[in-house]
Amino acid sequence: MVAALQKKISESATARWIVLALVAFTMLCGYFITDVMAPLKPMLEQQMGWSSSDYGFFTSAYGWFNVFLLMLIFGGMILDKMGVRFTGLMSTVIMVIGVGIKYWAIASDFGGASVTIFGSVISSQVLWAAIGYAIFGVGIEIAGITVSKIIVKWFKGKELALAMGLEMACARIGTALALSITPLLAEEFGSVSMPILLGLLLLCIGMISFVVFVVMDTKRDRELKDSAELEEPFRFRDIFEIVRIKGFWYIAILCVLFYSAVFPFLKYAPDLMFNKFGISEKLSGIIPALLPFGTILLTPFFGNLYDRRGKGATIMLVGSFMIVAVHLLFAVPAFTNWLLALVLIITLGIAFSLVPSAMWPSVPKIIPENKLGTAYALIFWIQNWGLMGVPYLIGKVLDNYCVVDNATTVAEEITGVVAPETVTRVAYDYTVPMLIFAGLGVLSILFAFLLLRENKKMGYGLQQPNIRK
Ligand SMILES: NCCCC[C@H](NC(=O)[C@@H](N)CCCCN)C(=O)O
Repeated sequence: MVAALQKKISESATARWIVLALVAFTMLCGYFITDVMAPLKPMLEQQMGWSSSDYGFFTSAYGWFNVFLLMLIFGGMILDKMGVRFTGLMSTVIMVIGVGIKYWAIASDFGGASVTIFGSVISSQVLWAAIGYAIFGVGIEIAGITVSKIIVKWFKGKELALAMGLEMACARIGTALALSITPLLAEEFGSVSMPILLGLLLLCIGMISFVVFVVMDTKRDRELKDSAELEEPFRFRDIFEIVRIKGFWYIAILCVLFYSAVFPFLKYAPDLMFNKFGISEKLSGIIPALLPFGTILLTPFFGNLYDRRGKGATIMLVGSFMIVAVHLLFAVPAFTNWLLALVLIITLGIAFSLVPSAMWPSVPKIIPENKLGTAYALIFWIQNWGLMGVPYLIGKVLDNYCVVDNATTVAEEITGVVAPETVTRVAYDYTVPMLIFAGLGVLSILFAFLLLRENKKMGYGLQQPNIRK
């Protein structure tokens, strides 16, 4: 291994897989923090006096600065101007600062202090935790586009989709770990803030991992100094050139539609399991949690398939069809067997491996490399609107159109047994929300078709393998 590294880092396969491991580990740490609070909702309510609205306010903070302050767009421009090393280090520092503020807010006693924002009273603790999370959101999203560009830089013409699939698989391990071990840690240490501190430590290790990458990447660039492989510098007018490309819009819109039918769905999936399939509240997260676990193996698998066989646009189309079928079956009121829910979540996991494994490695086939950072940033920015807006819309629809008169009625109808918690909470009919998710899927099919057609017209090579022989 050392001999391979000493030879020529730009030509060494070992070196590029080490680079992938280093940056994928940084992303694993970031995704762990992203989801670390999700399983702590009941503890935040019981121990810190948070309400569901407080939790919703905090969760939505992830996208605030990215969407409204255009931080993602600026991040993309910085990435193309300053390069992957500077931007990656900057984004990890931003993440550490954000998590530090969040940890401080959760671990501190604010003595019940509150502030009034736009007429709503918000506890100071919730506000500071949300500000920390919003700063972290800027860091992790900019890190996401940076890592995508790093993978393109090191793997172009080689195992690009497999590398991206493996990176996403590592990120999903972070999500899966957060969902599974966080409640255990919090209970073991008797503290809600403890898992966040662990995440902060993990992130510091992730930062060191990125520093090692910086050393390797500097060496590679020195080797390629006089070669044509070095990137052209970014110019501001590149942004206008990107938004003039039809293929860019098709893939960006497909991205926001498809991801809005998955991530926001997952936020409501445990509640769906409870209300429609009669699974108790305590166990309602188990079936949805299978989704990130499933994608850990399948995303690199489909990535590898795309690298060797091509058919990227077809893969995205198939994934979009599958998501429509899953959401439509979830919407049928008569289908209430938990085994069907299990099969549908597994199918959704396959769809959620298919589309990302082909989507992200397809972007460099449409956009030139020196504009990639900005292009990924624009796609993430458009996607963040959906990730913020769709959960809000579904919440409103549930409250206004889907409340079932009596909580016990639904549970009794489905299971014949009334679980103790059904008596104390509102029950929902999920038919309309599931039709909304299916509608997003139908629009995804449309844009996947448009992308396929545009690919034929423009010859992007989305149906060609990524590995050049
Ligand atoms: N190299 C691929 C990068 C994209 C991975 C993609 N991430 C996103 O789309 C993020 N903007 C949002 C992540 C939200 C996490 N809860 C992914 O599939 O994770």
